[in-house]
Amino acid sequence: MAKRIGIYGGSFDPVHIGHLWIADAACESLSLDQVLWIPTATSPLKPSGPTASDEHRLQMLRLAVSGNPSFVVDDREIRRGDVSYTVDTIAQIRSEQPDDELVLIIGSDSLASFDRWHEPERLLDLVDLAVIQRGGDPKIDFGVLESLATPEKIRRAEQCVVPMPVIEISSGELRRRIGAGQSIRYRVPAAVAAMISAESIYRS
Ligand SMILES: Nc1ncnc2c1ncn2[C@@H]1O[C@H](COP(=O)(O)OP(=O)(O)OP(=O)(O)O)[C@@H](O)[C@H]1O
Ligand SMILES: O=C(O)c1ccc[n+]([C@@H]2O[C@H](COP(=O)([O-])O)[C@@H](O)[C@H]2O)c1
Repeated sequence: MAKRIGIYGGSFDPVHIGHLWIADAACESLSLDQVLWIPTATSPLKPSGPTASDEHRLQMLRLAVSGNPSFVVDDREIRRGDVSYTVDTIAQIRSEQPDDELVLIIGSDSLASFDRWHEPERLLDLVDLAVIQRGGDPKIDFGVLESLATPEKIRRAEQCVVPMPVIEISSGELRRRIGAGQSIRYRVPAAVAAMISAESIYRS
């Protein structure tokens, strides 16, 4: 039977509870059967690349999602290496799972830069968008899609907004805290915090 699959990409450097909350909220509000978590090799708009190694980011992600059968880690971008263009990833998944519905989960900040993504028109032909609306942020502006997608596609995206509270947490802030010797307890799953400490990730 056809499944409804959410696709959630990011550097996850490291994965934090904001990411987990977003994926859980998307699962619930979009009635997803599964969320595929896809860590980037190098995110196209963050060319300096991640801080932790690919292997560490993958392991942290696997620890974070373990125990949730709806969350699946997909390491294809890391295996592919180089710059991780979402259109390449989605085209691959689409050809492997032609009958499934694919929904790409992105933050409203990512939507704002969507016209700078690689082949955005082709990407929007292959996938529906679900945008995270953070409480307190201005209403999402879908205007950036007007020259890239059909009115029907934009209408579908407008119907797939995932409302979220503001979660003042980012991977960058966590890296800074670790570097400064501060605690990251309660901001990442306990198993992830234990791994960061045991392997001295983000210390130098
Ligand atoms: N606290 C948050 N609230 C809403 N969206 C978030 C939050 N943290 C991350 N995201 C979204 O999750 C996706 C993946 O994020 P990413 O792994 O790049 O993490 P990040 O915490 O934003 O990283 P960094 O601080 O290193 O830039 C992006 O679309 C980003 O907008
Ligand atoms: O394909 C692109 O051109 C593109 C441009 C910017 C971001 N993305 C994807 O969006 C996700 C979040 O990106 P970022 O920059 O917030 O880590 C991640 O999966 C990136 O590969 C993709």
